[in-house]
Amino acid sequence: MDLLTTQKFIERGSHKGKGLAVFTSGGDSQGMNAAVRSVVRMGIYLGCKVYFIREGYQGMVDGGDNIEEANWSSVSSIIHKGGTIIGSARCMDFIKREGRLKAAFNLVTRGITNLVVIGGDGSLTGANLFRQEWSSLLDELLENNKITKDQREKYKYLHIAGMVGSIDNDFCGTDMTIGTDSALHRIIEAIDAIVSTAYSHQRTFIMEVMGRHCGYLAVVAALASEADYVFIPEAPPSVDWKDKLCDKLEQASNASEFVYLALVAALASEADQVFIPEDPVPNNWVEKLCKRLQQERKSGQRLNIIIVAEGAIDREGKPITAELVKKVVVENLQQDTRITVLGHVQRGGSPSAFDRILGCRMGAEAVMALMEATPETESCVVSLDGNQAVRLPLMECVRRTKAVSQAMADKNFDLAVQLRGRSFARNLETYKMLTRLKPPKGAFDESGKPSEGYTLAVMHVGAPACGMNAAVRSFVRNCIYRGDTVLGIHDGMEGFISGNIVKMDWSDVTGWVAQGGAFLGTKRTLPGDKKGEIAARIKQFNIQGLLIIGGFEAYQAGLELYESRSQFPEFCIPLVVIPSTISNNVPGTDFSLGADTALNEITEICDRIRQSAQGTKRRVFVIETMGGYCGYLATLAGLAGGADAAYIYEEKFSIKDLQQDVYHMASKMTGGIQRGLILRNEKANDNYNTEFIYRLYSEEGKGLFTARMNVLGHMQQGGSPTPFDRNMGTKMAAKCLHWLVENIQKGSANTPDSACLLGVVKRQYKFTPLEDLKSQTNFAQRVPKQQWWMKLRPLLRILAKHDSTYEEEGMYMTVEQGEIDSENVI
Ligand SMILES: Nc1ncnc2c1ncn2[C@@H]1O[C@H](COP(=O)(O)OP(=O)(O)OP(=O)(O)O)[C@@H](O)[C@H]1O
Ligand SMILES: O=P(O)(O)OC[C@H]1O[C@](O)(CO)[C@@H](O)[C@@H]1O
Ligand SMILES: [Mg+2]
Repeated sequence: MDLLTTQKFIERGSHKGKGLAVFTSGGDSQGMNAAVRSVVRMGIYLGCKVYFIREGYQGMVDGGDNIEEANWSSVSSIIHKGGTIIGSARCMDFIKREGRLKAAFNLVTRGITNLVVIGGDGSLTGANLFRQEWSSLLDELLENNKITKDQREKYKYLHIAGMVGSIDNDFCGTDMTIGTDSALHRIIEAIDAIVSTAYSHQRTFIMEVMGRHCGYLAVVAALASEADYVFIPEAPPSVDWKDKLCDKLEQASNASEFVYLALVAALASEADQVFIPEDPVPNNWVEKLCKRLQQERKSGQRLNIIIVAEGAIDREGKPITAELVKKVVVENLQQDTRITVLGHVQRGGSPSAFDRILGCRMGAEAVMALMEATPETESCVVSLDGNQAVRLPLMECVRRTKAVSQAMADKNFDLAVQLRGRSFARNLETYKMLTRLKPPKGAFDESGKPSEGYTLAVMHVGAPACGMNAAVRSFVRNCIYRGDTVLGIHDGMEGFISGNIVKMDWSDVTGWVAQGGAFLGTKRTLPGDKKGEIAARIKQFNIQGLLIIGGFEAYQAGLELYESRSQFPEFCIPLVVIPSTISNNVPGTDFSLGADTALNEITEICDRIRQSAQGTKRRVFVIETMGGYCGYLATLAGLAGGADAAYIYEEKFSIKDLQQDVYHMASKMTGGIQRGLILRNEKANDNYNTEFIYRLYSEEGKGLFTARMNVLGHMQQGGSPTPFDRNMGTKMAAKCLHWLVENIQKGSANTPDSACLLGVVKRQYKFTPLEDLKSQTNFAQRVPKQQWWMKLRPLLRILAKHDSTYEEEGMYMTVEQGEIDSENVI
């Protein structure tokens, strides 16, 4: 099937009179409010009568005041709040047919036949059953004279669109559920905080994370936190671990310095162990765990982090609890050990930018899916596949999700992991690869010398961005693990030219994953007329492959070296760029490293700025964001912050547009709205600058609202990298190394496909030749000619009550189609 979407534009009021209800069910999750807001506003935009059903299925069963019509302002000022303003519940009544019968009655009597359910695997399973039974429920209501024949006929079709709102990420068919990213934020914040106290006391910490029977949170948290070990339900260990433990401890103490390094090099994740349900650790897990912890302490590491998913089990199905792991560590290693159970903290707090945007996008798509449903259309789940909005058949997703539970009950853990989906499997695989105790066969000869042993170099070009350090760390450790020599080129091209090039060791990058900035140093300087000196350094240091991590300048620098290959044969080495800039303005990728952190920084600051006006009578904030000529940050922060407008260079605006927006703001203020948020990209327009817009709003708002201006500046670049940036940096660097080695083995690199940029393109990772990217680049403004996120701008306008035409995103897809090309899954 051609998975390309055909553009479809939807006008205001195009589905007048339809009844639509939204509810949240199961454990709450951050981002549910954004989804509810989007459903309500999109529904109203299309002309529907929109209802809230409060307290999940319980409200549907109980009816009464629980089902209430919503209006535009019922969802004002909620996008930044955790939880769900319409309440959620676990409802025993709905599990029984009797309860579902009452629910059907309450819907029919209000003319609701379109349902948006936001919940986890249980809620969607319930929705699927409800839809299957709908016809028989109506028959029973008719038989009991609860509804009329007319009602039976008029409401005979129930349409359901589901959105997965759960921190657990345990529903098949979706890469990310609403709330998972925020829960990861909470977990990573907690682990980062624990690290400093663990370091001070040389302690081992065992962190128990949520996720019920799913190990997703545990695995990704381990990848992003450098945890040493993870226990997940999906991968239990087997039973004979105690004997093997002692054997291995012996072996480890006899290991030579080199073998030790190689072994430790395998532990690229600073989480020492992760225990998850889907992939129980092998029988000898105790042995392996203790060996690893001991080795790390011997090498000077002052702390260990072990992550245990709450549902972790061993291969016999017995629970592996934090207490059990503590006992093992204390009895075998006598390490000072503490347990931290994160609990409901993980479900709390403000939603991350990603979850807010996901909620906005999926909410609008769910409404569209319902409006377009015919009697034959299957119920669907709207979700993100990579960066692509998709609609998947609900029934098939439920079937798959149940199959995971069955596979785990059958102790068929390989199948369980496979059924969890591509993203889960890829994360687990990466984690395992990074924490392997032994190098792969073939990497070393019998004497312990590396059998290949290439010399590879890594450097930055451009401004610092969060995630750069995680990428370097992953690259360094993967290289050492393979038996390669890895060189760090300091301070960009200037360091390259002057020979500031240093061999990097395993411990040089310890703790880097959690740190913002760029420890290697970075400069914007391009090779320019110093290519001769660079070529000489490549020769001097025998560099066989080069990784450049940076922004638009990194792409340009790579291109310059590539284009000078005929003049300098030294540049005929494989060269790869990882896009890394907060601006997200590099061609060949939907996302660059660091952009997610910056987006979260801006979103949080906007929340705080808005809060500062509490108690003040109506106020409008005009906020300037970075990004060069690229409007990504302004647009996405606008969507995440529920902004009224976002002015960017890519979408021209005139004084008339500004005027209209000011009047629009004034009318919203008259209608009861208290605060306005206007974002402006730093280079949106030379003349209509931030000061101008601020003055315009100040002048025109006189008597109605006041205005304030904030230029966010460099605080956008800083902070601690988000889980997304840490994870993406780690995975991309591992992929780049693999690509470099493959290309070195091909022989002399003189073709375009030996100088590439690794990007995230729609649903997958993709290496694109730098040469091919030239035609996609606007070099004058330093932005890609096509930018995927431009399609989100109409949604931003609609959610802010402006007139706009909605461009539909979603495409129908089967779960199988989502599984294709698992090699390059994000
Ligand atoms: N098999 C089912 N049949 C009918 N209703 C169900 C079924 N499973 C779950 N539900 C309904 O959905 C509600 C929520 O389910 P559950 O408690 O499993 O949470 P969830 O939606 O999986 O969310 P989370 O796992 O994030 O907490 C249940 O309380 C029940 O009302
Ligand atoms: O909030 P409750 O009812 O204590 O349930 C906790 C469960 O809910 C979740 O937070 C979400 O499903 C799980 O991770 C956890 O097992
Ligand atoms: Mg669940």
